[in-house]
Amino acid sequence: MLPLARLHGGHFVCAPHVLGKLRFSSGIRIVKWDIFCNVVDNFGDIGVTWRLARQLVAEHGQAVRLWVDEPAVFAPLCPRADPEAESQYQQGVEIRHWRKDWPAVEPADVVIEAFACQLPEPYLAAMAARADKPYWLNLEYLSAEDWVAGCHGLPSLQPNGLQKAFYFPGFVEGTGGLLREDALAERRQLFQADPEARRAFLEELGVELDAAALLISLFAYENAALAGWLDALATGERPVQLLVPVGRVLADLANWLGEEKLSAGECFRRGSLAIQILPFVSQDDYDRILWCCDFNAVRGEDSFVRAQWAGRPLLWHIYQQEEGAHWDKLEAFLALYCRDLSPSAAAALTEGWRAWNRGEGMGTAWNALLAQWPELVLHAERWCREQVARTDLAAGLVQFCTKRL
Ligand SMILES: Cc1cn([C@H]2C[C@H](O)[C@@H](COP(=O)(O)OP(=O)(O)O[C@H]3O[C@@H](C)[C@H](O)[C@@H](O)[C@H]3O)O2)c(=O)[nH]c1=O
Repeated sequence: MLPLARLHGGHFVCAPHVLGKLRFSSGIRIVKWDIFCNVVDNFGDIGVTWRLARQLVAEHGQAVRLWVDEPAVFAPLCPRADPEAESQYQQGVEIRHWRKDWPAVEPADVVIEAFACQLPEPYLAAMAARADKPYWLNLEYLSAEDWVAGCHGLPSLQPNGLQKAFYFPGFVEGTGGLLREDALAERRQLFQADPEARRAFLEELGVELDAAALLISLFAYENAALAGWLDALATGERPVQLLVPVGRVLADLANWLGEEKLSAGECFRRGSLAIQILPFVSQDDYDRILWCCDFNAVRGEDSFVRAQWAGRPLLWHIYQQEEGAHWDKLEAFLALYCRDLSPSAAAALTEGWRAWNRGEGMGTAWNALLAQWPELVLHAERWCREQVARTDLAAGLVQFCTKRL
């Protein structure tokens, strides 16, 4: 892909031949964005910022630099990336290694600190010194809690005289929406309506589909509830094919299988359950895995949203916070998601998610979920449609900033 913007003497310049090819949202001018990502752990921080950055470039014609302090964590999400590079273009986004030793760069028009990461002091000073002040935002974590809409967009005056606003993703009116690429729902539906595309994609991953089996993907943290769930799957009537990308849940899976270590490509069978370990794939291929499956166990933030865009029933392993703060988040989402479900389906789903996050009782909970299956399937598509009708996060963010610049 062509670089959409190059850094030239500290300034972004967009090559005219490239600009001509871009489809701009009407009335939106090109601005320069710096997005800062401090990888706290796992893949969510860079997963969200990388997705946002490439969408700002591809769909809104913005010039984006993404500063990431651990490029090695970025590389698995974007297999073409060079984890050693100080600076590189990927899909039109300039990826910069954010080192402690900060280079003198001109701040962009819009500066996003993701998840309240601390911007470098010299960069803050340069922001304050700019004649037209940059627009500064903190992109917050996703939550369905009620207070989010009240806090979304609130400005806060900073000690250096700059204004910072808080941008909250969310599921309801008054929040900043969810990351969703243009025509994602249509692309997903076309893929799901094409059994040959599904078969061919899975075959590329080395997966041979069992047409009679329920296909499930599993992306989770360490989870004591896994063994109970696997027991239920292995002894269930319906065959199940479980795809597990390499990651933190593998140790629990190995334990249950009685294996020392697991690696991508390995396959196992226990009763009705066939298990296959998958490699960690690019974000776009991971989407396709979710689209292929009948049920997706996901975690954190970004995969949780992507499973909703798959339009299939899901199971969320929430990122655990100190003092159990994540339980409020989990319950808030469940209340919203279950609003239009029958009481019995809502109870089964709620108990399944609670059991998974509590670390016990997943076998019984799974059988209760299966009893509500047809309704849960219909609901997942309906929920997805409802969310697709809302402005996506990148578009909302561009509108939010252009009003102020
Ligand atoms: C399994 C898989 C995932 N992915 C991507 C999808 C997502 O962008 C990313 C995973 O990110 P998440 O789903 O958010 O889960 P996560 O657990 O990796 O990330 C986070 O959760 C946040 C809530 C925390 O605050 C973060 O600090 C972080 O822990 O990895 C691939 O690209 N390929 C794969 O094969």
